Amino acid sequence: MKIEKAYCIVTCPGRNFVTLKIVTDEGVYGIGDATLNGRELAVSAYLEEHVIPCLIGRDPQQIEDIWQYLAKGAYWRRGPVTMSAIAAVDMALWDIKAKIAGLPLYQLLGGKSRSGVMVYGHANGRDIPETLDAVGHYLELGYKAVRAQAGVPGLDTAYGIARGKLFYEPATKGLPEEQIWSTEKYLNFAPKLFEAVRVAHGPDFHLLHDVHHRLTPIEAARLGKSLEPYHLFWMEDPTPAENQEALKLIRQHTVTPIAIGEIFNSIHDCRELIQNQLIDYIRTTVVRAGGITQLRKIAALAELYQVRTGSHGATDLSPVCMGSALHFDLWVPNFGIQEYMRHTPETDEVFPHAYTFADGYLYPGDVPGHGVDIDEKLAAKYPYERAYLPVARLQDGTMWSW
Ligand SMILES: O=C(O)[C@@H](O)[C@@H](O)[C@H](O)[C@H](O)CO
Ligand SMILES: [Mg+2]
Repeated sequence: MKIEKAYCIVTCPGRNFVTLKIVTDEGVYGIGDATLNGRELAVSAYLEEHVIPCLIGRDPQQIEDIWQYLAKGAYWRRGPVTMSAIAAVDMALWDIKAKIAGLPLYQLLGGKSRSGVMVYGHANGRDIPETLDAVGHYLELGYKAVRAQAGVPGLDTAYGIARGKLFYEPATKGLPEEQIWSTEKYLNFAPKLFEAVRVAHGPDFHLLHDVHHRLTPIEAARLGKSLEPYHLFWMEDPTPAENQEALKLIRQHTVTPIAIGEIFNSIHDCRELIQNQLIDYIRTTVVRAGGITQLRKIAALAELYQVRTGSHGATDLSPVCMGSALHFDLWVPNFGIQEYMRHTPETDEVFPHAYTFADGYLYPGDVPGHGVDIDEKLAAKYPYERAYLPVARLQDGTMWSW
């Protein structure tokens, strides 16, 4: 069997997605997600210009060798563009291998370790009452875990606040939106939010929160400590994770569990945090971290240190990534939780998929492969539209981490 052709499909059914399709000489094909939010065309160009020509004629079943070839062969290692491109190839090849075997992908990985994949939804509101309603809505839908984010009094915008009820989308068309941030206002407000959530909805569900890289180490320590009474499942990205030493300081002060890694793209980014037990959950996901092939090495490393997985699953990770992640989640022994931000109906139509939601769990389905396809004719009706994530500044104009 040989790879006969491969190409990228760029589509914007409400937001941009880049999908790689690999077709074999025997007619079996696989697809992979290559979406990098706000930098989409860099990955499609990397694939079209530099990767696809090297794939033609190769045996699609040699997944590990192709991974090593692309990761080591470029000489220029790592980075979000490179690793998203490699991930797309890897996802498509696992899809092909599972289709040839006639098995759902999780069976090739080692079979089921659980009956379903626990997911968390995003409850957002402009203020505390709206956020409480949103948490209640998710609990009514059967969710066992909910992430809560609310607008901070005195700030016009805050990370994680939805424009629609179930479909939070941070990227906007045109140039990047500029948002204003105040750590002082946020730190005073956050404990009030979580107290209100626990008073209104009780202790019997997992509660999560994303700090989105906004704090300094000592501020993060203060936040973690102040949230301890509300028993968070995790506090995510408390500080920018380039400075991994910072986590030691945070750990000295708080037992609020920590999740990091949605922007990591290699096992080397995760290694120190895992080996030093500075995090509790590793957030790497299939498209960002080089595909299933590298993600399972990251998970195996994490397993040694009782660090569990909590894969990123925002709307910029396409249904193709979500489908692949769910097979991984169903198998991986040290599974923690899976983020699940629902895609819009337009996106779901472009990407028909076998996964289903019921009572707080996602199920990848049992069709051969990862169970997600792309309707190319429909995709062609939604041409690419430039869009960016916002940027953040402090009130005096200083650039900050968004
Ligand atoms: O935890 C999350 O879901 C977020 O951090 C994401 O919404 C993130 O901002 C986007 O995926 C960026 O593309
Ligand atoms: Mg996040």
